[in-house]
Amino acid sequence: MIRMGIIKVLKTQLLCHLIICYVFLISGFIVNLLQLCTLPLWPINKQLARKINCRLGYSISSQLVALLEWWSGTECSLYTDPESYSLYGKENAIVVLNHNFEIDFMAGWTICERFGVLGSSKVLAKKELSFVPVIGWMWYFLEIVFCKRNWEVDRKNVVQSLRNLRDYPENFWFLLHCEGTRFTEKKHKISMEVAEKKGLPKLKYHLLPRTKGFWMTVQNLRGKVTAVYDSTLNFRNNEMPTLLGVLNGKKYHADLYVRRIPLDSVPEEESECAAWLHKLYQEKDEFQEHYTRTGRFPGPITSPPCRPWALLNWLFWVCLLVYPLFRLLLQLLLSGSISTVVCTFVFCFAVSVGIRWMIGQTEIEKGSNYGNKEVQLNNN
Ligand SMILES: CCCCC/C=C\C/C=C\CCCCCCCC(=O)SCCNC(=O)CCNC(=O)[C@H](O)C(C)(C)COP(=O)(O)OP(=O)(O)OC[C@H]1O[C@@H](n2cnc3c(N)ncnc32)[C@H](O)[C@@H]1OP(=O)(O)O
Ligand SMILES: CCCCCCCCCCCCCCCCCC(=O)OC[C@@H](O)COP(=O)(O)O
Repeated sequence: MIRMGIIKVLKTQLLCHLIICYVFLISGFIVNLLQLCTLPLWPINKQLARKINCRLGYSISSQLVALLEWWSGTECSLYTDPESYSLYGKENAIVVLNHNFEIDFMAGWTICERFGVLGSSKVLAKKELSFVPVIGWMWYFLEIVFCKRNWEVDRKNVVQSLRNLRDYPENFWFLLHCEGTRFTEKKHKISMEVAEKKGLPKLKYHLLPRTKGFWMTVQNLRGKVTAVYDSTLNFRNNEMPTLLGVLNGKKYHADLYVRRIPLDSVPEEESECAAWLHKLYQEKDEFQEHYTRTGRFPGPITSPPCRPWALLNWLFWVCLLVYPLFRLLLQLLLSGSISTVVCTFVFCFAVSVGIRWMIGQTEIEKGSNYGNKEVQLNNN
C-alpha cells in the first residue's frame, strides 16, 4: 500500500517527466535520422524501405502507447462482435472515429498496437502536424496523408497520397476524423447551423462530418481496403483525459465501440457516399446517447491483450539514454565554468519549452479556428 503511494507520488515529479520527455525527444531524433538514412533505399527497393520505416516509426509511437498502458495504467475496453474481432489486424481498413479527446490518438494507437498495426497505421492529418518534431517528421516517412483542410488545395495532393498507399506492403488502418476538428461547444453550434441549412438532422455529440475526405479515401483505397471500422471512443466517468494527466500517471479507462462494415456496402457515387456518412454519424450519435444513458456501448465487451513490445522498446531507450544524460549533465555542471553552467540551464529550459509546445499541440483549448467561422464565410 505504502509502495503504491510512493510510486504514485513519483509519477507526479517533474524530474520523472523531464527524463521521459528527454528519452522521447532524443530517441525520436535518432529514429528520424535513421529514417532519413533510408532515403537512398526508396528508389532501389521501395517496399523494403517502407517496411523498415514501419519498424522505426513503431519505436517512436509505441513510447506514447507504453506511457498510456504502463505508466498511467490506462485500460482500454473494446465493444465489438467476435466475428469482426477475428479480422482486426488481418486486413486493411478505414477507421472512422469521433474527435472529442486530447489523447484520442493515444487510445487509437494503443488499439493499433494490440492488433499489431501500430507501425503501419495511417491518418488523414492536418498539415500543421507534419511540422511537429519527431512525430510529424516520422509521419513523413510513413506516408501519412496531410491535408490543408481546403478542398481546392487538397483534392489533388490528397488523392495522390492515397493512391501511393495502394501497393503498401503491410496491413494498415487508415484513420479519418470526418468532423475535421475537435469538438467544442462553439464548433458544435456552428456546425449544427450548417446542418440546419442543409436540411440534415441535428447531432448531439458530434460535429457535422465533412464528407469529401471520406469519399476520396473510399474511392482511392477501394480494392486495397476491405472494411470501414465505425469507431466511437469514450472515457469512463465523463473524464476528459489530457497528455499531462497521463504524464502525471493518472489512470483512465477508455471504452471503444467498433462496428465492422464491409467496404462494398459504401456507395461509390459522391452524393450517395456523403449521405451514407451523414447517416453513419446519426447512428454514432445514438451510440453515444446509449453510452451516456447506460455507461456502456451495445454488444459484448473484450480487452484485447496488452503486448510487451511497447514497454520493452521504451526500456531499451531508457537504458541507452539516461546514463549518458546524467554523465553529461554532471560534467557540464561540474566544469567550473559559470558560462557553461548557465548555457546548460538555458539549453535545458529551451528544450522544456519545446516539449511543452509539442504537448500543447494535443490541447483542445489551443486548437485551430477551423470550424469556427465557416457559416460567416458562407453567408458572405
Ligand atoms: C480503432 C481504433 C483507432 C485506430 C486508429 C488508427 C490509426 C491511428 C493513426 C494515427 C493516430 C494519429 C492521430 C492524429 C490525428 C490527427 C487528425 C487530424 O488532423 S483531423 C483534421 C484533418 N482531417 C480532416 O479534416 C478529415 C475530414 N475532413 C474532410 O474530409 C474535408 O472534406 C477535407 C478533405 C479536409 C477538405 O476540407 P474543407 O474545409 O475544404 O472541407 P469541405 O470541402 O468538406 O467543407 C466545405 C463544406 O462543408 C460545409 N461546412 C461549412 N461549415 C461547416 C461546418 N462547420 N461543419 C461541417 N460542414 C461545414 C460547407 O457547407 C461545404 O459543404 P459542401 O461540401 O456541401 O459544399
Ligand atoms: C513517452 C512520451 C513522452 C511524451 C513527451 C511529449 C511528447 C509530445 C508529443 C506530441 C505529439 C503530437 C502529436 C499530435 C497528435 C495530435 C492529434 C490531434 O488531436 O490533432 C488535432 C487535429 O486532429 C485537429 O486539430 P484542431 O482543429 O482541433 O486544432
